[in-house]
Amino acid sequence: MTFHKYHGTGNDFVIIDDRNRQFDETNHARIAHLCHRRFGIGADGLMLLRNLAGYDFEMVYFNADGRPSSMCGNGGRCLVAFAKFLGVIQDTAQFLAVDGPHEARVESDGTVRLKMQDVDPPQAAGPHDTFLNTGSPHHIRFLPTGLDELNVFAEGRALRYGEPYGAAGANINFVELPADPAHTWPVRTYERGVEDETLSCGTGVTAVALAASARGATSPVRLRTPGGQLEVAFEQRPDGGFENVWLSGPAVRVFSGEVEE
Ligand SMILES: N[C@@H](CCC[C@H](N)C(=O)O)C(=O)O
Repeated sequence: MTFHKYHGTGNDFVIIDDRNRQFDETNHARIAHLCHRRFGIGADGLMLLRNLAGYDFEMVYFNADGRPSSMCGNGGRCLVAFAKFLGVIQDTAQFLAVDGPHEARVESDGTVRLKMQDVDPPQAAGPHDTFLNTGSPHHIRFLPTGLDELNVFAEGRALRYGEPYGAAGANINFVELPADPAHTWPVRTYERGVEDETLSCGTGVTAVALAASARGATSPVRLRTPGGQLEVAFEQRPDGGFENVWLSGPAVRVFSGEVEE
């Protein structure tokens, strides 16, 4: 089976061209094996690109644990770059993901801009904490300082399994408040389904940018993850929710190869 390896600011994915629908999406153990960093190809998630009437393609996403999950922003951007690599699209795309239809654009410098679903108003989740669903559930903790030294694995894991999230869990984002809200916002994320810190999370930085608007950030918000820079543009609705939300950044093809069927 031919596979393709992509990353979006270090959030990495195995991608399969499944237009002929031969991939067994019910074999979660195999998907986890393909994502395993020692026994497999290694990735934070696996995606299938499938044909779908009325759209350029369908995005089918699995976390590294092999299970299907909610929306992946960096994954969506990488799948758009892959669709262009295949010749399925030129510079624009309309595709369906688990959270609904998305549009996207590939800029001349390779930046992929992905339109996200409208987002409900943020919910307070603690004195310095906010919750938003940007296609995936995200808990956000704002820190005055100390992001570089933080044990994101331990702190993220405790919050991910704690109340109110329970077994379903949430992704946990830690953000250091910049000296000026117009500056870049540094973010580190613990991802459920990977069960570890990843180098970047697209729906995570989207949630952070929207939550940061209550702390003075204005669109477009620049965010720095351990794997690189992303940008989020948005408009706030009168009810406190958000529309016209666009996630932008690089999406890079790393290599392609063959694995045992
Ligand atoms: N890395 C993703 C988020 C993927 C889904 C997440 N792990 C979950 O299960 O909620 C992104 O870039 O958005």
